Amino acid sequence: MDTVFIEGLEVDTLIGAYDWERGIRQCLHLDLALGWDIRPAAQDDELDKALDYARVIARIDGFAQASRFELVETFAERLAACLMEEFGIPWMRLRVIKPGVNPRVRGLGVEIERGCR
Ligand SMILES: Nc1nc2c(c(=O)[nH]1)N=C([C@H](O)[C@@H](O)CO)CN2
Repeated sequence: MDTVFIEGLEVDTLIGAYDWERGIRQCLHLDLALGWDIRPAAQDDELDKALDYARVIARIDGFAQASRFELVETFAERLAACLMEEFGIPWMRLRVIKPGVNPRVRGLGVEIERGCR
């Protein structure tokens, strides 16, 4: 299966399990690999047949704007379900990184893989 990928996307959202996090917005970094057969789009050189990464990013921004989860796990799970359903993506891998949480690490987070390749 081919993939369309988006690396290092920064999104702004309300996320966190602690009281002090419920009143601020924080940045998450996302890496996505989205399963897609790119051959029809490549054959006809036609955006309508491609998984349009600009539309995917716009949807992710809308999702992050509206979400208020405590855990990065929940953010990852719900975002993956949303993208797979709305864009007809059969398989995807999503890494959600919360930077700056601990000065001794660059980032913490989760990586999930959903669907069938
Ligand atoms: N597995 C997780 N552990 C923790 C999370 C999380 O989302 N998943 N979140 C926190 C806090 O919100 C922390 O990031 C605040 O700095 C702690 N552990």
